[in-house]
Formats: sequence, C-alpha cells, structure tokens
Amino acid sequence: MPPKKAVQEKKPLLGRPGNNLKIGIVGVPNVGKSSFFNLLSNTDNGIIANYPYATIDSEEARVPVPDSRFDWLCETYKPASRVPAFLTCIDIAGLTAGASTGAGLGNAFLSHVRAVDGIFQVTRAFDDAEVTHVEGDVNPIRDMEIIQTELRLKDIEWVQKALENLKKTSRSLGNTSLADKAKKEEIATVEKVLKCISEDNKDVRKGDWNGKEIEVINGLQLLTAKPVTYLVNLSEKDFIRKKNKWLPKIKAWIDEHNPGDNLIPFSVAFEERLSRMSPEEKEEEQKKLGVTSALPKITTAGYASLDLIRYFTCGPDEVRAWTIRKGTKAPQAAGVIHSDFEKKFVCGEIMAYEDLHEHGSEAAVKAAGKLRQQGKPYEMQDGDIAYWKAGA
Ligand SMILES: Nc1ncnc2c1ncn2[C@@H]1O[C@H](COP(=O)(O)OP(=O)(O)OP(=O)(O)O)[C@@H](O)[C@H]1O
Ligand SMILES: [Mg+2]
Repeated sequence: MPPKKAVQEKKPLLGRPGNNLKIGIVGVPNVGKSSFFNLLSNTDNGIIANYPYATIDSEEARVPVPDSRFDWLCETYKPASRVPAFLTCIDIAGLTAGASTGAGLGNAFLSHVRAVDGIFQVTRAFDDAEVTHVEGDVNPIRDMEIIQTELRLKDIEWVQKALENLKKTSRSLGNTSLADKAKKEEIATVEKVLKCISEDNKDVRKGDWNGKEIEVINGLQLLTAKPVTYLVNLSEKDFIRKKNKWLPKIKAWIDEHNPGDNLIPFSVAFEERLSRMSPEEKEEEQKKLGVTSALPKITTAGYASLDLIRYFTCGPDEVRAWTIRKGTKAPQAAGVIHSDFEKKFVCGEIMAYEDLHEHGSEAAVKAAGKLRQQGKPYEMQDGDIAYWKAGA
C-alpha cells in the first residue's frame, strides 16, 4: 500500500486580509524618500527638500506594475482601453530615534506605518555634504538599526497592552467555558509573539508561526510583521559602477537580522536625470552606461512582497489586470470586478497566459483543450485569463 499522504495545513497569509494592499516608504529623515516616491509615481506630490521632516502628511499614489504579459495582451487584442495592475504607494514622514516614545513626529509617524501592509525601507548610502543627515553622518547600518529598534519597541508596547486586556477578559470568563479555552490559546500566542520580538530579537515576520497563530497575529496589526524591501539610495556614480562601500555591510546586516529580505540598490540622482529625458534618450543613455533604471524592479518586488498576483480580462473593449492576493479562489477573484460576480458566481472560463502566448489565439487554446471551466474551489494562478459567468 502506498504511504498515506501527509495532509498539509494551508496557512493563512501574514498580513491584513484583502486585495487592496498598500506599501509605505519608510526611513530616517532626509534620505530621499519623497524624491523616490515622486520618481516611482511620476508625480510631484511628494514634498522634497534638503532638510529633515519635509514630509509630514503622507501622500498616496498608484504606480503601474510593469508586466510584459500585459503588454503582449494589449498588442494582441488592441483594446480601446488598457488598465495595468497598480501598486499603491505611500510617502511617509521620516522616523527618528525615540519615535516610539514620541520623539520627532513620533506616534503620528508610527500610525502611518501601521496603516500600510508592506514597507519600502529607503536607506542613504550616498555622500553629499550638501544634504543634511539628522544623525550627523552617513551610516546606513545605524539607520537601519534605528528603524528596526523603533518598530520593535512600538510592537512590544502594543503587544504588552493586548496581553493585559486579554488576561483581564479571560479572568472574567471563568474557568470552564469553551470561550475561555480559546482565550487561553490566544494568550499563549501573544506571549510567544512578545518573546519573539523582545527576547529572540526577531521581527515578527521572521518567526515560525502555524495557521492559528497567524490569525491571532493578523488581528494585532504589528509593524514588524510587515514585509520589508530594503532600497539603498546611492550616488549616481556608485550606481553606475555597481559599487559602494556600504553595500556588502548592508547585505551582511540583512542576512544576520532579517534573512531573506530583498535588497535593491538604486540612485535617486540617476533616476532623476533619466526622468528628464525623452523615452528615446532614456533608452540610449541606459544602453550607453550598461545600467537600467531600478524603478521597474522595485515596483515588481514591492507588489510580490505583499503576496499579490494578477489575472487578466481580455477583449476588444478592454485588457485589464486585476490584483488579488495569492490563494484567492475564483468567486472572490470575480468579486474584485463586481460583487455580483461573486454573489451569483457560476463558473469561470480560464486559460493560462502561457497557453495563449504559445498557441496564439483563444480558439487555438480551446482546440488544444486548455481553456478550462473552473468552479468555486478553483484557486487563481498568476497570469490566468478569465471570463466569468454569473447568474441573473
Ligand atoms: N542619491 C542622491 N544623491 C544626491 N542627493 C540626493 C540623493 N537622493 C536624495 N537626495 C537629496 O536629498 C534631499 C532629501 O530628499 P527628500 O526630501 O526626498 O528626502 P525624505 O527622505 O523624503 O526627507 P523627509 O524625511 O524630510 O521627508 C533632497 O535635497 C534630495 O535632492
Ligand atoms: Mg519626505
């Protein structure tokens, strides 16, 4: 007899449930966050200035996510309207040492971080005597430590409060009820979270959690549970020669403290220069220097860090990408377009982008038997092309 297959528990994802997720730009003051925000969103909404705390209120922008599949679909269908996937980005005020106890913009800043789902952490590794550094000199390791410490301190305070409240309600429930058992489990998880941040010195996203624990953690909305992409802002010269004395140290710091987190070098100065060129000049310049803008890579990484994927709807009127969370089932994916599609869901006719690309037309995909009818249990795959059928 073949051995029994182990049933793998399907864990919920860490983070706020839903498809409408946002990424926030975080860092110490005056490191280029707003400049980066403006370049990424192709706007001038972010307030740029050569002094700390230029940004106070947060700004929001929707950044199109580059995708060669989307471009190919638009070429193929030649639709009247084209809507790519977007990543919602927020420019946040600079964070200073002591923010968790109210220094700088303190708690207001931290509440902005709480409201986002992921973090682009900008660190400064460019030397420029003209640009003030709040800590006096350029040292990205110290800056990363400041951010990490402040976010952890705030989480510790938050978790301790949650624990107190849980213990209070647990006492009032008595000893025997089922609700009491659930409370005790919740308390045990919250205690484990506290140990993770305060004793093991780990960000919550680096802890090893089971499905039940993740549900409790998601209820807490912790700052260190959010995925982080480290963006190192270099001088133009260093970016072009792909060398900077801090880069190996930053890499080593990430490997030691938050192994697996993404590190992307870029240069505000280089991107700013490119942004002033025409598309042809831009091409030419990047070819000449043998380097390409880091912005597409950064947008793609941010989107992926939030566990977002997309499916497409295609036709002569519109080619459109719809953003969903990994693991989303067909009815909920249809519901992103219209809630009626979810409520009255019948099925989806679904093909993979790769199959359409390979066979060239929907008819050919169908003839090859690769256009499939999928029901309610179907889990959407990145790059699916869907036609939804809903009841009247
Ligand atoms: N790679 C770079 N090389 C040189 N100067 C840079 C670079 N990146 C940013 N700057 C300059 O640094 C200054 C601060 O930039 P910006 O206002 O974008 O920072 P910020 O992090 O948003 O600051 P705040 O925390 O005050 O909101 C600006 O003068 C900007 O031109
Ligand atoms: Mg700013």
